[in-house]
Amino acid sequence: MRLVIKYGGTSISSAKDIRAVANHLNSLSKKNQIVVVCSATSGTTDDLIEISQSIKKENKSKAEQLASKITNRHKQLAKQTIKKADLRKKLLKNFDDDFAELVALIDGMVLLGEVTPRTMDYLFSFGERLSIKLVSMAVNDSGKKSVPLTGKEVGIVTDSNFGESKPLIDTTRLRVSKNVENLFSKKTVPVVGGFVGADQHGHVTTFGRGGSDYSATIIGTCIKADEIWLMSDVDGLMTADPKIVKNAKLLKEVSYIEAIEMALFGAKQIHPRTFEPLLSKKIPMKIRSSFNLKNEGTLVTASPSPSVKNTVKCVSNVRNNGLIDIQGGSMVGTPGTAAKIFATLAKAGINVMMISQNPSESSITIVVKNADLDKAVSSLEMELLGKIIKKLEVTTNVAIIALIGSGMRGTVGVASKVFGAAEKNKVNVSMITQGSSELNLAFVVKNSDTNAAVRALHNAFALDKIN
Ligand SMILES: Nc1ncnc2c1ncn2[C@@H]1O[C@H](COP(=O)(O)OP(=O)(O)O)[C@@H](O)[C@H]1O
Ligand SMILES: N[C@@H](CC(=O)OP(=O)(O)O)C(=O)O
Repeated sequence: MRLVIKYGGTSISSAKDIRAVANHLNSLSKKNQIVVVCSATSGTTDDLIEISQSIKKENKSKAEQLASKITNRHKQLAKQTIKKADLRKKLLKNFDDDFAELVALIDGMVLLGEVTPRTMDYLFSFGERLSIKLVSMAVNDSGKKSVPLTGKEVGIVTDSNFGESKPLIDTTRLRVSKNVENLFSKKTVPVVGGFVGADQHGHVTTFGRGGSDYSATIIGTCIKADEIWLMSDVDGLMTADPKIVKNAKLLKEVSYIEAIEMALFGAKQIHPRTFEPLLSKKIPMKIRSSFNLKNEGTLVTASPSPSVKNTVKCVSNVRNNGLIDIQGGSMVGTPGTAAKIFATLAKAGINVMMISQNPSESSITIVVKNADLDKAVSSLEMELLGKIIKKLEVTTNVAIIALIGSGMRGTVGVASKVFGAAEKNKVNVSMITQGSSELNLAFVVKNSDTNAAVRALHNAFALDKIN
């Protein structure tokens, strides 16, 4: 079988786990052709993001402190993971070159005061640059030939939309398939850095947070994989985040469309574009735990078997958003108002996560990420306040709670059950929307009510008894 296996940061963050991953890959590669995709080790991308924030605040010593933290963590992991002395020495030498470059990059960014999306992508790519060397060397250490390749080296070519790039799929397919076939012919396992590619000028780009999942499906379609596995620290997609709901159950099968909704609404932090490449190619995906290989995990396919037909399959949540209530008398019955609001937000590069319009048309409410809130409010204020908008009311720190499941389509009483459960648990619901596909029903609560809301709905829809 031809497999793409992606390891999230949670699967490769201790020497014991990396060695287990390497041994598993070694034994799987005896009967299969495998491309491995790795994320950065847990916390590394967060640290790199903090470095960029420290540089923005001109706090060079904090940035350098964080770079040392990353350096020490990886050196420690290398020393504990790689048993053969010559391989360990080679890896540590290789790391030293990367660390020297990281420090030089920080210096350069500080000197120029340049924290642009392009320099940030280059900075963030260090996490995967380090993790692939570690994992690939561990595979070598286990006795199997392997090479580390960055997204750029394997041939992922993207547009130049730094921070949220998209692949140029035909060029990517040509380059990735050529590089991978060449390694397959040499019985060598490629360990590819996820999350990262390069534009046509060779500048490093990223797909946005969680982007390694997307890298795995892009590569999977390029090499015509039979299956793609996403490995993390949970058994698969569950009926809710198991960190919130202790009796959350594993979903054995979901459709691509349901998985997309789950990704959009925060379940398992999957990159929302992950399933796009699979929709036409219909490659099955398994979402599995690298710590529990006996469990087959969740199978994601175009059409799961009809026996799995619960009304609701998952309650997911996305915290840390802002709600903007856009009010204005002249909005009533004025065609084009919504278009002007959304054009203004689009021009500012804001991704709107939820929209609802009051039936009296006197207000439109939107939800955006907390990080986008300032930009969203200031652009609306500058362009439209006093014209079509009379007043903006902003609520920070809200969470979106979403019920997901294709069985909700045409089912009566879902919304009343949601409100009943929320009321019983004293959770105040401030906005509710349902996608026209009826695949999801989403509402907004205070951040602090997230866990209570998720548990109440999991209970109300008896998701612990899902089959
Ligand atoms: N519905 C869900 N099913 C499974 N895991 C979920 C769900 N919602 C949230 N999670 C969380 O997602 C985490 C794994 O995602 P992520 O941090 O992206 O892993 P990785 O870094 O391994 O890719 C789990 O530890 C789990 O707490
Ligand atoms: N390292 C990147 C890409 C990624 O996908 O990570 P993970 O698979 O660990 O969520 C990030 O943290 O966003």
